[in-house]
Amino acid sequence: MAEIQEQARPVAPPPVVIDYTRQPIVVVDDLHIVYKVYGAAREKSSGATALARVLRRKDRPQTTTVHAVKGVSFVAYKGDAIGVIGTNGSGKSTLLKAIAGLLPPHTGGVYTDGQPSLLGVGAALMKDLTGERNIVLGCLAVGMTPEEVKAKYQSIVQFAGLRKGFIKYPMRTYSSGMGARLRFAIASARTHDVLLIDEALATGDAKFRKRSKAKIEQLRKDAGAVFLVAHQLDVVEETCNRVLWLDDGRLVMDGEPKEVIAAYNEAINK
Ligand SMILES: Nc1ncnc2c1ncn2[C@@H]1O[C@H](COP(=O)(O)OP(=O)(O)OP(=O)(O)O)[C@@H](O)[C@H]1O
Repeated sequence: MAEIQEQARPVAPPPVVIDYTRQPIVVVDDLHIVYKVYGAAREKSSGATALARVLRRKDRPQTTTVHAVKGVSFVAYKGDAIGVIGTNGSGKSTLLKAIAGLLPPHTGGVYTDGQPSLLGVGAALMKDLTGERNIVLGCLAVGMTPEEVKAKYQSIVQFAGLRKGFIKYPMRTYSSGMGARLRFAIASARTHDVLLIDEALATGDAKFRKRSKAKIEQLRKDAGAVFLVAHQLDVVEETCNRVLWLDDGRLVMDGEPKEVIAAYNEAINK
């Protein structure tokens, strides 16, 4: 296991407290995520050092570690829509990937009641296939049956609201906003136990954001919990009932959107 470079962990974090009057859906307990980066930290190159590096690498490739999430703990309950905010590199996407089960904890744990689904900016739709084909494949990929796909197809097309005719064009001809709309329309066509949305709404226009907000509200009611990573704080404030603020991998604040966003704005404008 990679060694955590971060030394300073002076006090043990408080244990997560679960409110059993509500239904916990995600429990994140003192989570640490460490990336191992191979081939980093090279010395300056000359012929001799390059040869030495090649020889040395044969049995000991140079690695370094990035401690991206540092002791984060919280509980998400059924019906929560949680915004995750923070500056670039603060660990938001890493946290979402860990909740989705795509990154193993270095230490600590993530427990989810049900299946998490991560909808990222790069969610796997096929650029050379038409919107139509991508809807079918995307729906099957998020676990819908062919019958469900048939039944939901029209509403997905309608929700995505692409310009006329575009649904029959290959996705490589779509703008990034159009692609994001289609991804969100597909992912939100079924209910999810835990839906993780990473910047997917960022490129949508105001009208689409309004529709997305209504959709997320519906998903919150039908499903478990929704997590939303976004740099647009107004989107987070409009859409979420709770906000987590991460800074340098640590959870700085967890609370009411207005309160957390105000504190975050104050910190970044200092
Ligand atoms: N695959 C990776 N390998 C190594 N380090 C990574 C990897 N992905 C992210 N990191 C590092 O982990 C830290 C947190 O990155 P992360 O992408 O989670 O931040 P973020 O808050 O989502 O950033 P942004 O707002 O820019 O999307 C950063 O220091 C980043 O460089």
